[in-house]
Amino acid sequence: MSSVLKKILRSFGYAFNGLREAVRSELNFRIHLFAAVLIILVCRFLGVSKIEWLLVIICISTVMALELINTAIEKLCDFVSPEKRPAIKIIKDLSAAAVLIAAIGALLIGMFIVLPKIIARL
Ligand SMILES: Nc1ncnc2c1ncn2[C@@H]1O[C@H](COP(=O)(O)OP(=O)(O)OP(=O)(O)O)[C@@H](O)[C@H]1O
Repeated sequence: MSSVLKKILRSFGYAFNGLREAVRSELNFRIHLFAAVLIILVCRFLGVSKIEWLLVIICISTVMALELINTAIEKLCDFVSPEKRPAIKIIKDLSAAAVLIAAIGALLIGMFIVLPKIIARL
């Protein structure tokens, strides 16, 4: 196996290790994962269009990726400064706000896609 391929596989290994760690130790990430599975099942049931699937995939991957970055920032903050500090509070709050914005966007898009289909079935 070429060294480039080995390097790529090793990088994937590190990334999957991060994913495993998030699933194992982060409740918020598990909640996002559960919500993602739920929305995928609902979308399958309602029969969403191709473009709607693309929007759902973008929303889920954006929220999950930001949640992972937020977790990494929190862990870095705790490592650098275990004691309470105003600057750390702002960094953590900003990082959490990024996830919140993405989650609100995902919720709105989800409602735009799902609600009309549910109403049409009533
Ligand atoms: N070292 C700190 N200094 C100042 N404020 C902090 C610090 N750590 C956490 N906070 C505040 O608490 C909020 C929640 O932080 P964080 O998500 O790290 O949870 P936690 O308080 O460490 O508890 P847990 O790890 O159980 O989630 C942050 O957004 C921030 O406002």
